[in-house]
Amino acid sequence: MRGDPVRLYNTLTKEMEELKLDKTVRMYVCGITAYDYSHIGHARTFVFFDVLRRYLEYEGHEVIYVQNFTDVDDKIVRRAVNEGKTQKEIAEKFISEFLKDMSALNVKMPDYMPKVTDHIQDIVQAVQKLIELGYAYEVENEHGKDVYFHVPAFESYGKLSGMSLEELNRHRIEPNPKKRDVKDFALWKSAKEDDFKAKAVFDSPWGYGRPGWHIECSVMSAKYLGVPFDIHGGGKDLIFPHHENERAQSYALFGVEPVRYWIHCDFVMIKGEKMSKSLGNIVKIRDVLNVYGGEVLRYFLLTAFYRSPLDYSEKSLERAKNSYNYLKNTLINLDMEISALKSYGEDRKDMGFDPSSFLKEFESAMDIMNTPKALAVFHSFAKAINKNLYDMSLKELESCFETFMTFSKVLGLFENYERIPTLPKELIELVKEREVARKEKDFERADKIREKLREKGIMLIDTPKGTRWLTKHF
Ligand SMILES: Nc1ncnc2c1ncn2[C@@H]1O[C@H](COP(=O)(O)OP(=O)(O)OP(=O)(O)O)[C@@H](O)[C@H]1O
Ligand SMILES: [Zn+2]
Repeated sequence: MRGDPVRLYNTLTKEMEELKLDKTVRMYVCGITAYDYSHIGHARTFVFFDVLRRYLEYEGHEVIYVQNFTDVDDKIVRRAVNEGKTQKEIAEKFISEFLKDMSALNVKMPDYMPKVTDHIQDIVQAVQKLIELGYAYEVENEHGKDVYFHVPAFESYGKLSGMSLEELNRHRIEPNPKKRDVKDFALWKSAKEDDFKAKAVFDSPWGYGRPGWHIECSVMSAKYLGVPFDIHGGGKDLIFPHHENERAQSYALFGVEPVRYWIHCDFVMIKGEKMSKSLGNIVKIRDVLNVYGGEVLRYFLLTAFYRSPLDYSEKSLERAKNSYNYLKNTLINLDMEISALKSYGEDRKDMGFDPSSFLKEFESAMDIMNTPKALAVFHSFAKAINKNLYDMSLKELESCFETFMTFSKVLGLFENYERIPTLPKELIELVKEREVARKEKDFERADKIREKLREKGIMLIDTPKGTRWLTKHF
């Protein structure tokens, strides 16, 4: 593996830890509940883990990345019933919208994106096993049977969230007098009228019903990654109860600490509050994409350290846009200079510019996933490129380009960048002819040549150092 190991804060041990990883890294990140368009809070979490994945790959690891879809749950059922649709119709629509958003944000597709409804049998078996092992029990009600996980049966419950027994007892999420302990949570819920209406019911040894939220992640992470696996991620709102419960279930099922590193990302905030559907203060990814495009939004999401909140405002997005554009213009200037030198068959002497010190600084920022620091290094690098653009040799310019693209690839920026082509001899002759025409103030001839090249998709740019060009897609 290349370079120093990544060091991240592990929510389980409450310490910064050096990640001890084999070549293959197994990573699971909790995905969306598919009942609405996703907002930029969701985007932050998924962009962050995408960058972590990319950096681990850059370091030479192979990452197996699993991200689930919660495609059956209370909120999905409620929306389906309100709209006279099925749970499947609602979930499928918002899954497909989510995938469009992720693609616009350059988020690489996870290797597996399992849905709950495709794993009902696996879930039923896990719930049965938890009952057999004495960690879970059935409760009869007027609809059939529910199954609960009995929290006091799992000794180290509370370790992940660091909550005391007293705090945990106050958090009674599902009040039910038939529960043996207030902390017990549902593994299987018997079907109610709305579930039938939304076709969100599945047959099981406990009658028709559907899984509770937490069990899906225990089951699907184990199925695709095995237990234990390396990294489990999500937004920090998932630490309790979701991840606490998931850890309890998985530990109970497999008898080992199921996850080595629990990594959590802080929130996107808006006017001092968490951006969240329930608070009604969301900004949809879609709406920002329409105005700024995916890469500017992605850039914005990387401007804060992942363990700090990120404040959303129009102003901060504008700032991100300007910084992003500075990098983009640098990339274009650099590439223009390379293609010009190559096309003219010119070169310059090495001036002694070496991007490796920037690369080192970038890596040391990324070793703790300090993306704002990495962006700052990227900017200093861009500034140095602009300063030395007309003095660097072709070899130096090309090595800058390579380093620029390395940073971009890790951060997931400039993904669709197309190189500026070198021009064939006959076009270079035309460019030179135009330069002569301009010198002789034959502007008509100069404009004709410009037009001729424009028809070929080549836009000429006059710089103090001579003519350069861009291709049409800019
Ligand atoms: N404001 C936010 N900032 C960062 N991450 C967030 C934010 N809101 C949600 N997430 C994360 O996005 C992922 C998907 O969340 P999920 O679909 O469960 O959200 P939700 O509960 O439906 O939405 P909301 O939190 O808006 O009510 C989770 O990992 C969650 O922690
Ligand atoms: Zn989960």
